[in-house]
Amino acid sequence: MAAPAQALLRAEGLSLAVAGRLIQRELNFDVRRGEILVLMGGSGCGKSTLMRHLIGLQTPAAGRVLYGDIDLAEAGEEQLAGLRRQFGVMFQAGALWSSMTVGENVMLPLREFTELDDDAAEQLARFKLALVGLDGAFDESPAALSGGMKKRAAIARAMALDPPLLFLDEPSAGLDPLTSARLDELILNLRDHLGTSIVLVTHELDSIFAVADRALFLDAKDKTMIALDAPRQLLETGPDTVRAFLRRKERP
Ligand SMILES: Nc1ncnc2c1ncn2[C@@H]1O[C@H](COP(=O)(O)OP(=O)(O)OP(=O)(O)O)[C@@H](O)[C@H]1O
Repeated sequence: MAAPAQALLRAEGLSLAVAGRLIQRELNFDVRRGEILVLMGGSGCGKSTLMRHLIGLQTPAAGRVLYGDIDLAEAGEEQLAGLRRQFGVMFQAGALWSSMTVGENVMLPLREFTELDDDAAEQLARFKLALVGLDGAFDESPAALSGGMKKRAAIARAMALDPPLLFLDEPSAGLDPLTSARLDELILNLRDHLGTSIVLVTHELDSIFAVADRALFLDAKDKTMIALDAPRQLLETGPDTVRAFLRRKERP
């Protein structure tokens, strides 16, 4: 079945295996246009692995990932290249290339995927850096940036091609609460002002409640998703495991 019109992508009966070991099975969900979907669950439950499947870096053990009516695992090279322009990705390490300036890092996808000349690519990269609050950082070395600034620059790079869909794997990891809250604001801004749909892997309860329209809970014991709903709804009516996870500390 093709993904419904409002869905950007759909996971159908998706099973994930790593090194021959089944991590998750029978995942069924969609990512809707303009939503922020959080992937949550305990350490090692398979959040990053799921993200890698959603962007086609790993092939499902069973089931499929559909973008519209294109099955990621069956897409030809040309279709894949077209799809890859539709999403931006920030991996857990969020690594910028240290041998390049921040600006050159953001220009990388523009050089790889567009025909823009250097001047136009630079202008666009400066614009993206301004968008994440890093107006002055174009000529800096990544080493000169704070942890929060590095994450912002990595998001600017992921946004370089104006993707309608953005995947962010633990952008707040290692950041202090204030910096993490600023990153949440940025994520909400991208959605509210650019209409970007965002799939966000995070452990941070504050972030989950601040940004998620819906949160999908992967259970390590059951090896499948056990809840998908708005976080406040899950707090009220979710399964015990999910409520306990969300109640790790008092909510405002
Ligand atoms: N390259 C690998 N080789 C073997 N096992 C792996 C590999 N990568 C991940 N795993 C295992 O797969 C499972 C899922 O890992 P994954 O990183 O997706 O979980 P996660 O929910 O993102 O964890 P965390 O919250 O700690 O980042 C874990 O048990 C992990 O040990």
